[in-house]
Amino acid sequence: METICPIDAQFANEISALLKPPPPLQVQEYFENLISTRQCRGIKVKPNGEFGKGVYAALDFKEDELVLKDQMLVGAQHYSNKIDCLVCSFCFRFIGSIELQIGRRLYFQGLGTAENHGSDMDCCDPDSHDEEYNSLMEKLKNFGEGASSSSKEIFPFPGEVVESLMNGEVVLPYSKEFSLPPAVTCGGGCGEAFYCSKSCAEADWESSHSLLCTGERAEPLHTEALLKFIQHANETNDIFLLAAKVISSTILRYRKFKMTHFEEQEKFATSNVSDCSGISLLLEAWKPVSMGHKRRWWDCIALPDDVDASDEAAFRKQIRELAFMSLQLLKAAIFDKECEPLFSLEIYGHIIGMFELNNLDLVVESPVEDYFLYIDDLPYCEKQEAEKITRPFLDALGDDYSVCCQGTAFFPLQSCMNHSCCPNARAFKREEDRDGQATIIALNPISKGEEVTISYVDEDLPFDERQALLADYGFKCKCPRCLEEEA
Ligand SMILES: C[S@@+](CC[C@H](N)C(=O)[O-])C[C@H]1O[C@@H](n2cnc3c(N)ncnc32)[C@H](O)[C@@H]1O
Repeated sequence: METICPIDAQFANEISALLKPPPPLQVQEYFENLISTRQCRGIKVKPNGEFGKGVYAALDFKEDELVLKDQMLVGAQHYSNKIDCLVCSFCFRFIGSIELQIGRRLYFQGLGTAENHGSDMDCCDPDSHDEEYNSLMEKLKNFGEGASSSSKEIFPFPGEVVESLMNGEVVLPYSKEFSLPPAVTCGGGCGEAFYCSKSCAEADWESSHSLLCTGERAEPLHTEALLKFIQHANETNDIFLLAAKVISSTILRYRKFKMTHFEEQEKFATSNVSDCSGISLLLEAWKPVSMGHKRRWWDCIALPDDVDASDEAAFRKQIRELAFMSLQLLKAAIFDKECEPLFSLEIYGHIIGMFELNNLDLVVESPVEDYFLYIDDLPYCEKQEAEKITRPFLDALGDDYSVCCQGTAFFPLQSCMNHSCCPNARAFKREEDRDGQATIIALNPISKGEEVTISYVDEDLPFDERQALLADYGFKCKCPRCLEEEA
């Protein structure tokens, strides 16, 4: 028997109002406003004529020219990637220092646990600090000299070396060339979220983290429930964490609108300011999410290869049950009576489906990779000297030295771009794009009025393979190349 979500039935009208596609004029106005706040004056969002809306060039673009830099609505680093990279939880810039990034990585690799003398150090005594520092550097050099340059062996570093990297006592050669913003901890005290600045910490707190923080500023009951929700998401699908961010940010926007509304009412001593019913405020708060293309998760998710077609119904039911389980855990943690429709399975399923259909990767290149490439490019003598220190770290990191920040995000403008197997633009991070914003570059000249398209998959693949991959996005491609190849 199928699980029934009571909120679905109780708030059927409100839910259908939230899921109704917004009228074209509202869509146009919303995106015009958004474009005016972005580095992308040369584009327009308008109906594509065939499949919903699309992005169009409002002026000519040259090859390689920047078409769009898009700020995410919500995003999250993959759980498994958190041990690889320490990034700002709001803008996804790398933070701390090169030493901290390397030290953390080695620590998590378990190399730092073999021998932990860190507590023996007297960090307050400058002389003892100098001595410790010199002896650490000596040890590092010995490591370096002991290792053949072709060796890919993983070195078990003493805990003190890893700890000294993380606490800033060891400074690696030339790392100053790659300085990173110091890590700012979350004011809520969760120890989970870190930021590149106070302003990012505040923006995240205001946008969703104040409801999702597990620190001491959260209520004990709420913290326990939240930890259960997070654990379930980490064990099953971290897309649930993004859905939680969407719901939290909608609730917080709703509360803000309500406050502003009451302030206006008081100021003008009238009740005739604007429509203030709960649903109209909720619709306003939901507006950024209402613009995203979405379907129910369990309806649009592609059938995995290892599931037989005869088991499709059971598979989709299982996915629905999983979402329901996650929703109950989230509800126990952050429920808000005034925003109850947001806790319906119908809305939860559509939010997750929005990520599934728009599946936008969040990627930020690693400065650690740049750092080792820089060392490798040094003139011979400087390189030899630097590598005495850096080589053991590089060998210990192995191929992981270049792991970038990876996650999923929803970019409101990029997600309006339709797919083409012969695209005229592509997502491409330039040297200066070192945060979580999406960057779209023209692949070839794009004329004013032309639709800007990107490829969601590797367009060099043969027709059948492209279609199979695009099935994950829930559609059959109707781009000119596919129509021609299919004929
Ligand atoms: C990321 S959205 C793109 C924006 C979308 N058209 C809208 O109205 O918001 C992806 C969806 O657009 C449609 N779409 C995009 N490119 C397409 C293509 N080449 N052929 C058919 N449908 C496409 C599909 O419905 C797909 O699930």
